Amino acid sequence: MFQIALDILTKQEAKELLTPKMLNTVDIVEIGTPLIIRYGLSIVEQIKDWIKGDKILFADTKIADAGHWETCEAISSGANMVSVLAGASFNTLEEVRDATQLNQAKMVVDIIDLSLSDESKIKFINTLNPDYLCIHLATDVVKKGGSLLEFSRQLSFVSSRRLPLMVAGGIHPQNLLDILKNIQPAVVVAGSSITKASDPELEAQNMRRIIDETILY
Ligand SMILES: O=C([C@H](O)CO)[C@H](O)[C@H](O)COP(=O)(O)O
Repeated sequence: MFQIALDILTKQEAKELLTPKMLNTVDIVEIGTPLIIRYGLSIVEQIKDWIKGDKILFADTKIADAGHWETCEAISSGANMVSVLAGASFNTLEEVRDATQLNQAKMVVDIIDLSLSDESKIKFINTLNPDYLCIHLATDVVKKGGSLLEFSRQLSFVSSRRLPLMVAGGIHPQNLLDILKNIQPAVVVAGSSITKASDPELEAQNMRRIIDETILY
């Protein structure tokens, strides 16, 4: 699947990006953490209202604590999918799992730059059986020239993975094929490569074509 991430934008810019063509090109609309920080969870409700379709809405909440409460808040704002940090406590991860299951929503565990060298943590995450494990290179690392592919090579669990993977962080048409071939993700996330492109619809369509032609998932 293909996901657009709406991050460091204004409400108006986010709205302008969500054209019918864009919505036909992507499977999931991510309301990024920066947008939630800027406008609160009410932005999820607004986007749900604008797009008026059955798109999956992913609130990138990056929950670190208060798992049940924060998950329920995001879901009641209209999100079908929420994220929790892999670095959160076992109890928090479990609360997010229970709250998403209870509400038929999806759970993403975001490892954001955590090596997960802690075997007991990765084993525990596997037992929770989240919908996706997100291999995520932080924006601040991407800015300094970091590579998602190199990062993923340091993660021993990628080859022995048991969970569907989501990939995020600096993905653009030029590195997409390598990422697809080497990681074989279930979900590809693209934020700034689309939102900052001179023609966002065309950029998204290019990436969609590469994904569809590769069909690894
Ligand atoms: O989740 C994200 C990041 O933590 C900022 O909130 C981004 O959506 C994700 O990293 C994708 O961003 P791009 O590198 O701009 O594609």
